[in-house]
Formats: sequence, structure tokens, C-alpha cells
Amino acid sequence: MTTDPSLTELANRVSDARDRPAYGHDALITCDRLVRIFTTDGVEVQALQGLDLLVREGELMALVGASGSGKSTLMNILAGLDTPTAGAARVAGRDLLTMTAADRLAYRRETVGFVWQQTARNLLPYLTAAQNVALPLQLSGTRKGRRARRERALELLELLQVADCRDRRPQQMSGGQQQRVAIAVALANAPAVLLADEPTGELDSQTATQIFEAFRTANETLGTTIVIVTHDQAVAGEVRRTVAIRDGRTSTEVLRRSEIDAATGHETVVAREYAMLDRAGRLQLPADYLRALDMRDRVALELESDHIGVWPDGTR
Ligand SMILES: Nc1ncnc2c1ncn2[C@@H]1O[C@H](COP(=O)(O)OP(=O)(O)OP(=O)(O)O)[C@@H](O)[C@H]1O
Repeated sequence: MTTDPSLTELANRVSDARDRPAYGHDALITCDRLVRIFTTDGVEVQALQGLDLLVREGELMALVGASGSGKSTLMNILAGLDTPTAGAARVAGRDLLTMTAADRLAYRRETVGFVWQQTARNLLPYLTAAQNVALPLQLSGTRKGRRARRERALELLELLQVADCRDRRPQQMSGGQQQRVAIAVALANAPAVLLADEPTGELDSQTATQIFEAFRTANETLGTTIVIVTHDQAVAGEVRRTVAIRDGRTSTEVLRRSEIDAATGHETVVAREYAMLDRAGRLQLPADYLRALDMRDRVALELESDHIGVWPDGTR
């Protein structure tokens, strides 16, 4: 039998809740019940339906999901190009809902860098690779002097192994070279976060692997936090954490870690899939699990000492 809590216990619970760190207090990117509703011709589309996501500083992670699940909507919000309808979003201490137009411009120039799928969208066609990388430095005013800007541009092109393209215009480079130069442009102002929306979408698989290696180099050498939206299973399989978005919410997450066999010293990567549990206790079960057990509308739950059992309606 349970007894009602005393007033002192209730007061203690309130004070515990107050002292508990806020959701995402130690994350670089925090999306808290993010909602984005588009209205066209009187019809509402809920592109994001209360999406929660935390990304730690220094992570290299992938976002996956079916077409229309809300990935680009999320990326546009994180890039400061669109504003959410409701919820909260913070990146590197900036509140994306309350930024002024001037803050937003500074945010796009200094805090985030982005690489888009269409190689042509990332670079100015009439500038060389080195000039493309130097341009954001000039616009933000972080490097004074043409020589200092060119030096920084060449350093980044070198890091991404496209130094030989420095004096070429985009149409004189391959798609893969253009994307590597695009990554250098995005990194020019040393952003805290690099966002990439299908950066390998227009490339063959071998070139896509090289582009992914360029992201890894940026992450490991410069410590940049990187979020990549991808359909490419090979890319999604290379990162430690892949978050799946379904119907405008984060639904499942795959974490990969290396395990070393004590006997042979052989290293293998072990992947494990998790369902996301939101702060209201809501859980999205994978669609194939629901189909396999013909679960719909409602399920029976049972609390065990170390797990919760979930059964199709009518079987318990
Ligand atoms: N500007 C807009 N106006 C109206 N509806 C929009 C707009 N942008 C996106 N949507 C709708 O919001 C939903 C999510 O779209 P979004 O582009 O974010 O999906 P996605 O996961 O990036 O898809 P894809 O993989 O095909 O790029 C879709 O139903 C889409 O039609």
C-alpha cells in the first residue's frame, strides 16, 4: 500500500527538480519539442512534430529518414535559415527562436557552416577554389588582409587534399573536388557546427567515401561538431551515432562502438539500435516490430524488475 507523501517530501521533490540540470544543458545542439508547421493554400503540413535531439560537442553523427520525414526542415532551422513554429532550439548557446535579424546573420557566418547536396549551390562559379574559401573570411572580417585570408584558405584546401585545385574554378573540378572545396568554405570561419544535407547525393560511391573521409578529417583535426543528413547507408554506417527521423520526430538511434577481442586483439564494431524515449515517456516502436506482432491501437504493458514487457492487445 502506498502512503501519501508528506509536505516535506513534496518540498524536497520540487527542490530536486529545480536543482536538476535543464534538458540539454551540456549539449552543443539542443532541440526540445521542436515543431514546424507549413501552411500552403490553407493546408497545414506538420513537418516537425515535437522533435527532441541532443548533439554533444565534437560529435560526428548522421540523420536518416524517409523522404518527407522532416530532415531538411530540421537542417534549415539549425542553419538559421528558417524558424520553428514552437519548441526550443539552441546551438552553441544561441537561442534560434529569439535571435534578431543581425544575430541570425552573424550566426550563419560564424557559428554554423553548411554543405548542400547540389555541388553547384556551394561555390560561386566565377571564383577559384582559394577565392571561394577566402570569401567568408572577408565577409566576417575575421582575417584582415588578403594574404592572411589566402593563407587560411590554402591551409584548409591542403587539409582536405584539394590544394592542387586552389586556382581552379568550380567547372574545372570534379564533383568530389567541388564538395571538398565546399567543406573548406564551410569551415573557413571555424564554425562550432558543420551541417551537411545529403553531401554525397550527387556522387558515385567511391567519391562519396572520400567526401566522408574529408568530414572525418575536419571532425578529428579541427574538433568541429558535424551533423550529416544522408540516404547513403555506407555513410550512415561509418559514424558512431545515427539518429532516424520518422514523421517529424526522432524515432530510433543506432550507436556503434569498437570492441577488442581479448584473445585475438581483433577489433570489431558493434552496433545497437535504441528507441527514443521522450521526456513525456513516449516511445516510438519500430514499424517492422509492430508489423511482425500485428500491434496497433493499444498494447499491454507489464513492469518487470529490469524491463518493461509490451504485448499485442488481447494476448495478456
Ligand atoms: N516550404 C514548405 N512548404 C510546405 N511544405 C513543406 C515545405 N518544406 C517542407 N514541407 C513539407 O514538410 C515535410 C517534411 O519535408 P522535408 O523536406 O523536411 O523532408 P525530408 O526528410 O528532408 O525529405 P527528403 O529526404 O525528400 O529531402 C514534407 O511533407 C514536405 O512536403
